Amino acid sequence: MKIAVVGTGYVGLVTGTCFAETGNTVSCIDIDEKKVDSLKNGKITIYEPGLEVIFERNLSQGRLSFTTDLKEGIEGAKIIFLALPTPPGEDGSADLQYVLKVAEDLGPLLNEYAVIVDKSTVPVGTAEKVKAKVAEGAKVDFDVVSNPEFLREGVAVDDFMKPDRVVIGTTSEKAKKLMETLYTPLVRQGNPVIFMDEKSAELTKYAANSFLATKITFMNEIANMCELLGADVDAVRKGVGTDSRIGKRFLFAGIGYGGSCFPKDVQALAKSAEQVNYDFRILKSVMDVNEDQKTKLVPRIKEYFNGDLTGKTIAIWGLSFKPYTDDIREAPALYNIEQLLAAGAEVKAYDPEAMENVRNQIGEKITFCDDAYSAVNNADALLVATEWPVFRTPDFDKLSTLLKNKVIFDGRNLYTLEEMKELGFTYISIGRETING
Ligand SMILES: NC(=O)C1=CN([C@@H]2O[C@H](COP(=O)(O)OP(=O)(O)OC[C@H]3O[C@@H](n4cnc5c(N)ncnc54)[C@H](O)[C@@H]3O)[C@@H](O)[C@H]2O)C=CC1
Ligand SMILES: O=C(O)[C@H]1O[C@H](OP(=O)(O)OP(=O)(O)OC[C@H]2O[C@@H](n3ccc(=O)[nH]c3=O)[C@H](O)[C@@H]2O)[C@H](O)[C@@H](O)[C@@H]1O
Repeated sequence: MKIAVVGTGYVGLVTGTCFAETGNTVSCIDIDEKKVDSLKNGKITIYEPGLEVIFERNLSQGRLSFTTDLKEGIEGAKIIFLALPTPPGEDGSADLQYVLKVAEDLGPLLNEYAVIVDKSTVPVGTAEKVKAKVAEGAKVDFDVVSNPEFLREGVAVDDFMKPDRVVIGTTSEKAKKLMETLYTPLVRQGNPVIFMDEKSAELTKYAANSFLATKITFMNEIANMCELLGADVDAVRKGVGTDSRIGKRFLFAGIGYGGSCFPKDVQALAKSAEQVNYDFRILKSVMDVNEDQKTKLVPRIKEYFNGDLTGKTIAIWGLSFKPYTDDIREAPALYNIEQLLAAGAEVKAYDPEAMENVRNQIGEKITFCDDAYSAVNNADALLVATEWPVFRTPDFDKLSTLLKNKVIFDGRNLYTLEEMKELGFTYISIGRETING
């Protein structure tokens, strides 16, 4: 089947590439000429494990193409995905300008029936708005479907190709059939395609992200209690996570959730609630707690240095909001950097993939190092902000020699308390006993 994907950012590129991999002819459209040029020339624009190989295969075999021309891109497409940004507007609600602009442009360009799919995360009622916009210029029949995306960065290909479920919001039988055909190769494992109405599908996406953010935040609060009560959050996590009603995943305490989605989606759902005069109290607490959690180690660092960080050098391991991505949107590391610099410290950082993005955002305010050990060389302390595998089993002898003080502030609980005690480090982590080396 011929499909089109409008917006070739993270979700658009994964969607287009994966649907090409399942035998469809996919045309991806983006207004960013530089991006389109790069993709046309076989140069992938995001770091996502496993994506490059299928991107190259489908590009070279002619199933995947890129253009800046919407008319050319949607020509003959039975399904048109909108994978456009929905960033927070000034008041925190999702900004629909990109989605509605493309909807408006699409109307007059349709010359046969097509299904237009909201793949972006959009508030309840957006399918209706998109339908109205397309209808302004359309001369042919069309349907608008909500099909939210649940992929995680870093494991996006697997999440897309073997989804736990596919949610499709539509009341049109014709659209349902086409969507079912498209997704059949991806749900062979018996995972369900769940059909529902458009509004419920739209809300499902916000409910899923907000629930996961709440789950993490709940554990972060338990971690804070553990510190006050002398309990160990890792033990508590195992204890509660083995209850199948709770589940083991997304229970890891740390320095808060970040990324391009949880922060913005929790905020957007809270805003949607406000708009219908509903006081969604849990979400307000989740946002509040996460705000504090992101930088909760900075006061501990200050305390260690008797309240004065002037002239101290802090090494940071990990800049991306989580491992296996170069995405730094709302990354806790950046908030820590900001506070450390404000307190007069210098920062030396290393990240396997995200340094270029950080450099583009904050310039040379910090020192970027070639590897993990150069970052700690002559630093006064180490702060671990992202759990990249390369940080999991460092050479602790080397660390002891390179660091001026044997002290680690660990925002991701990478090391065991036993090894830290044995090695004589001062070790401050999340929701666990402080080890005084
Ligand atoms: N990044 C992620 O992991 C996930 C994101 N989502 C949702 O998917 C949507 C897209 O997110 P990302 O892919 O991360 O965004 P992104 O910002 O990486 O990509 C959006 C792309 O749309 C393009 N664009 C903007 N206006 C356009 C227009 N008029 N015509 C054609 N292209 C245009 C931009 O140039 C950009 O390449 C958002 O609603 C997001 O919440 C959902 C699940 C996962
Ligand atoms: O809508 C989206 O964009 C996506 O948002 C998240 O995916 P993603 O942002 O890629 O990353 P996650 O793996 O969910 O991690 C988000 C944040 O939570 C943190 N986290 C995650 C899990 C955990 O146990 N503890 C924890 O602090 C991570 O470090 C990270 O900062 C969701 O998991 C996806 O299902 C969804 O499609």
